[in-house]
Amino acid sequence: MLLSEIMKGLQFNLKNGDLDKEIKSIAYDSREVTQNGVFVAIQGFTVDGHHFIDKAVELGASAVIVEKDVSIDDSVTVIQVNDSRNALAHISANYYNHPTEDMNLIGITGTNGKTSTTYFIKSIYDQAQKSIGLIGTIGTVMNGQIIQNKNTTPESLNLQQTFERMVKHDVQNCMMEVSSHALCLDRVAYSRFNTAVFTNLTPDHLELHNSMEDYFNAKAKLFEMAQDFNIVNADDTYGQKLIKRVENLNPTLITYGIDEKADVYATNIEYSSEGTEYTLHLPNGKIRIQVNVPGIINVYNSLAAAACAYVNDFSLTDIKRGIEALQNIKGRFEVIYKDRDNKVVVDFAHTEDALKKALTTLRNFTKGRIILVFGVYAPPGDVGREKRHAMGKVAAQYADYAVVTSDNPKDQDPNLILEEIVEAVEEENGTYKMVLDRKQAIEYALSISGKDDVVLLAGKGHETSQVIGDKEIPFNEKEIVKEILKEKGILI
Ligand SMILES: CC(=O)N[C@H]1[C@@H](OP(=O)(O)OP(=O)(O)OC[C@H]2O[C@@H](n3ccc(=O)[nH]c3=O)[C@H](O)[C@@H]2O)O[C@H](CO)[C@@H](O)[C@@H]1O[C@H](C)C(=O)N[C@@H](C)C(=O)N[C@H](CCC(=O)O)C(=O)O
Repeated sequence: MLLSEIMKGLQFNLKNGDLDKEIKSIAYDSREVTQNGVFVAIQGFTVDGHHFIDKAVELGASAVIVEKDVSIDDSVTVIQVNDSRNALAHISANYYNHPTEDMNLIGITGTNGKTSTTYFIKSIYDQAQKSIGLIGTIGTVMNGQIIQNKNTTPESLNLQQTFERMVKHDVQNCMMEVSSHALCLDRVAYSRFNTAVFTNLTPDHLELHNSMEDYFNAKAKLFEMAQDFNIVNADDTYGQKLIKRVENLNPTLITYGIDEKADVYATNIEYSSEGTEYTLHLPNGKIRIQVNVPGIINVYNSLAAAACAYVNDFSLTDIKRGIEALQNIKGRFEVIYKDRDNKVVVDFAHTEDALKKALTTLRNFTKGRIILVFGVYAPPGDVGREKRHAMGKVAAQYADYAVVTSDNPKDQDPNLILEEIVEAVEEENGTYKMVLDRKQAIEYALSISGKDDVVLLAGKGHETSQVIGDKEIPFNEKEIVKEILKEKGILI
């Protein structure tokens, strides 16, 4: 494609060279530049992409997009823009021919429930034998294959490339998780969303967003981008705020919640340890359904999915069939081992709110003790103390025993993280043990677990590695539990 076509519609300043050259690829990482490619230099959180321009030119970049003044070889076209990340999204959409215009794109945002909701929606499409692609925390799922992504919402270049592949393979529908990082960093800019879904908002990622207000504003952007429908949880405080903000926009607003005040709602809810039964009300009728993943959070997630399916013309019976077909979601309240005496549950809960919800759900169905194994991951920058305290308090208040351990300490001092969590556990008179090594922590929890007790491994969910210092080590909780139970002779 000609550079001039790639740049179409973008405001820029041509500092050197011309646009009349054939471009073979785009890269925002110098290490991925190929001959006759464009390199987009991004000022990142850790390094400045402008420092890698010489490397990119060495590898064959014939054009660079920059924010700053640079001096390089005259043969290279230099294009200056105000915002490189936005420019990357713009040229990626041009390069891949605006694939989202040829598909039905559903974006889902919120602090908790994004992944589970996408899986409920996928199950409704699958059961009705309609093709759907999925992009999210667990990876990109298309035609039965899973490809892992570095981020929940990939960078714009990777995203547009994925959309293009979906269109080429006749996947007409795509459901994706949209993180607040993605909205702030323009990863989804120039993508055309048909439907936007909001689950809930509780404190998280405050290292990037300075306040809850900032965090909310980032999420709200998605609802200004959607073309057809905005679907919002009316029972959430920030959902109510969002409803006020979007009710007069063009897309049709559909609300969901428990009891009659929303457009899509649940009544006569019956909870059990295996799941939940409720009557689903849609604007065109009602039906009794069984949700096979337990907890009130999954009543909300399935309601969001039902609302989404309703606006996409699925019948009540299709929706029921799809929701009921979903038996478990990887790393989301997943019972990874169960016998008469032992039960081990893995949940991705890594925020105060999600941990509280996981523990209260378990409490309703646990005769014995809840033994919680958890840590707190290190966000970029040293701003995790508040979160460590909040999570420590929840552990002390809602679990019977806490094994405080490492999550992803990254470059922070793992001992300090544990000490700060424990301060809060002690303030609430919780009983606990500190075990720095996560595998040993799981071993310990299993060793003290008795009849009717449940061990909850919180925080890592579907993840298969742990980041300690600058090393990413394999860490699959399902496999680790199996290994320990085998050593104890419980499993063969
Ligand atoms: C904090 C954050 O969001 N960081 C994202 C950001 O990285 P960055 O700005 O720090 O990049 P950097 O390392 O400073 O590098 C700057 C630029 O130099 C380039 N570079 C770097 C080295 C080199 O040799 N050559 C080179 O060209 C890099 O490719 C980059 O373009 O831009 C990168 C490219 O898009 C992202 O992969 C990266 O996500 C990191 C991995 C991350 O952990 N992000 C998390 C916080 C995140 O985004 N999470 C949300 C999910 C949250 C949730 O749902 O709970 C997500 O959507 O995943």
